[in-house]
Amino acid sequence: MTTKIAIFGVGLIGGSLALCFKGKPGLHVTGYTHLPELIHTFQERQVVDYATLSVEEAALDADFIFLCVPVSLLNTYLEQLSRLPLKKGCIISDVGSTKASIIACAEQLHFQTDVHFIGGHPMAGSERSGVGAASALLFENAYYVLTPPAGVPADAYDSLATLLSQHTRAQMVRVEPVLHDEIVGAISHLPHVIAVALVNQIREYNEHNPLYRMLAAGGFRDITRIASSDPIVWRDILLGNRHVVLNLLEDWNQGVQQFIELLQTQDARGIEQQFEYAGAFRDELPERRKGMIVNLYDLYLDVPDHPGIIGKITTEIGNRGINISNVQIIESREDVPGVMRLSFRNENDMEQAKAMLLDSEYSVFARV
Ligand SMILES: NC(=O)c1ccc[n+]([C@@H]2O[C@H](COP(=O)([O-])OP(=O)(O)OC[C@H]3O[C@@H](n4cnc5c(N)ncnc54)[C@H](O)[C@@H]3O)[C@@H](O)[C@H]2O)c1
Ligand SMILES: O=C(O)C(=O)C[C@]1(C(=O)O)C=C[C@@H](O)C=C1
Repeated sequence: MTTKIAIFGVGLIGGSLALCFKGKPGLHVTGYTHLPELIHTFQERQVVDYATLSVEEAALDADFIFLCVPVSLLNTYLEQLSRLPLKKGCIISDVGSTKASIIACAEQLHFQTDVHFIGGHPMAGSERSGVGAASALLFENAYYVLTPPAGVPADAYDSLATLLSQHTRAQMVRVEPVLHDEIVGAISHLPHVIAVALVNQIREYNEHNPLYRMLAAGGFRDITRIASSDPIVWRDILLGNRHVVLNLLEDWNQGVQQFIELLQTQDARGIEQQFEYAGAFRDELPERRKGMIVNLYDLYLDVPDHPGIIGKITTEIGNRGINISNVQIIESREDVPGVMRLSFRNENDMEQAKAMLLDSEYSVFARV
């Protein structure tokens, strides 16, 4: 029997979900888009099995429907779906970065008997957007929040959680919607506001002197990557969670004020302490690819800046039958050697790769 999955909004997150499901035995993925020009792109990228401009065609036959559109559109699509004669047992979910509003909406709606909505939010993403940025690996080892409204039966929750954990390889975690918005406001929405405000501050200085942009190095890049995120997606998230974000910005102002006072009073020990507290907390953060599910074993190596070097190293390791689970370049500056992180699923693979690389005179160190 085929499980039919419909994805509404095949962009970064919808496209990544589609790629997690597509091609798996017993699964069929339909993509809905409101833009005729995207049908061709989906086919070209082979991201879905079938693409349609019709809500009904995508939804009526689906066992699972994922709403992956900007958050201001979620309620409208959910209302539209609640009026359709969906298949018995159909589970609707979403991927929106805010949860309180969509859950409140779902609790007001009357779905057909045995059709359920369960909120969802994968805690993984990117500053890039659109189907071109989608990846089947995006959610691997990330947390995936599920927020079921009151009254959702356990078997509906379980079947969504099983489908998602099996195919995305993310770890499901159940969180109350209001608490979700408070926490995600702090660890995701506030940082996006700060990154954008910081970049805009420097952008204005740069208008008077282009040396600002020229000299901006690793520190500025590290803290501002997310300032390049999609304006429409983030407009919606911030407006949707504005009460939470406004409170957080007040706390942020207090933190800024504290630094102003430390500098005004030349409180050297106070400044040191701020870095000590922050460093201790940050160093305890779980590394994204070293989540709770599988332990990853990482090798770090300095890579010289010449074309094809990444392909050369990974091919050499692959030719020895050693599996690499992730590759990341930790960029420092554009014109100097970077650091390459190679992740392995077990110690044996890591040790074999390390021995091989040391033989090839690369500078390598390991972290487990
Ligand atoms: N970007 C992230 O890092 C991230 C992470 C987790 C969750 N999310 C959430 O995922 C959702 C999608 O974000 P994204 O980053 O994939 O954005 P995206 O811009 O890459 O994708 C959005 C998709 O929605 C479609 N869309 C826009 N208007 C539409 C309409 N009127 N009808 C139908 N489709 C429409 C677009 O064509 C696009 O395919 C948002 O709700 C966002 O809050 C984003
Ligand atoms: O890594 C990024 O670029 C992200 O912005 C991902 C991120 C986050 O802030 O952590 C962004 C929005 C989400 O809803 C979940 C994850």
